[in-house]
Amino acid sequence: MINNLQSTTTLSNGVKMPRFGLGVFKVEEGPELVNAVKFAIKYGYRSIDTASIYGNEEGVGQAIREGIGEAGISREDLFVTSKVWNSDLGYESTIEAYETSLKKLGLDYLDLYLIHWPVEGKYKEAWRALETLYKEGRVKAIGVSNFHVHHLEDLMKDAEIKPMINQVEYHPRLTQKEVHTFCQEHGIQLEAWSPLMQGQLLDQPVIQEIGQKYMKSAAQVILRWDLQNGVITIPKSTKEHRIIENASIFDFELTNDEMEQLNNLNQNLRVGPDPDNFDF
Ligand SMILES: NC(=O)C1=CN([C@@H]2O[C@H](COP(=O)(O)OP(=O)(O)OC[C@H]3O[C@@H](n4cnc5c(N)ncnc54)[C@H](OP(=O)(O)O)[C@@H]3O)[C@@H](O)[C@H]2O)C=CC1
Repeated sequence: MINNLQSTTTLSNGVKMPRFGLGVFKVEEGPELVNAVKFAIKYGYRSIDTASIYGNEEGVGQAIREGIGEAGISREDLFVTSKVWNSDLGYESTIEAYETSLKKLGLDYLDLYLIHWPVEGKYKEAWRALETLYKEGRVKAIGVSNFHVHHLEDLMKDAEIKPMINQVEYHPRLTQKEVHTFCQEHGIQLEAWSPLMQGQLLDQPVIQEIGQKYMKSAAQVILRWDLQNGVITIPKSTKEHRIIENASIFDFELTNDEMEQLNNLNQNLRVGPDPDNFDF
């Protein structure tokens, strides 16, 4: 049942991951970051998505420590994700990157560690490192990000363990049908980044009209659509009122017809780079 903010989905290895969380891309270290993560925890979010390249793991860690203290919950109640950056892909270097992320976050394990981008010639060694970390029990789940079907197929040819997650750009303008279907067939959970298309979809008339019926904002309609499509979603906001708004999506249900209308907005349009064509 997707009936509350703490609803989880069970990954292929049995780990439960919240279907909804907070993203913190482009939020620099400082009070705005710490407050955003703390608001989120206070209002019931249980999943936080960061990455070493965001340069904010220390603040996220501080906010987690303070936030769980104030909310009276424990570390185990939270699901924390980070990602290994491109320049650290390699066996030893990925293990070192994991240790550095842990140190910065002040945590002794992550719930999920992802390969951030499928850098050709490098992601397989990095995957071996993630497998080691997983087998040693140092991380609860491992996965990838920005992997097309051909990247997944290539990785899985040599992998001992299948990725549990693929985190990709996903919103009504980019419904990722091919990779979504592939992931469903292989038990890989899809997770949406930039679910709100970084704010660019909020004036879209079809989305707004659906929202009016339920007295919901365009952002809430999109995030509900993610959940009903079985996709984990991690919208970013640093504003307290939007952190609350984005999570207030568990009291309405889109009809099949509305889901279809939203699916039909797809234009294969990206706000981020295509994983087949990036140079960082
Ligand atoms: N794996 C990867 O390669 C990537 C992963 N990600 C992850 O996905 C997360 C989400 O993606 P992100 O790119 O941040 O973009 P989102 O699609 O989540 O959009 C965030 C933007 O929308 C605004 N916003 C949020 N909620 C509302 C609302 N209810 N009404 C109006 N505006 C709103 C925010 O502004 P404000 O803060 O002012 O509210 C911000 O400008 C990231 O933070 C990151 O964790 C993102 C990119 C790449």
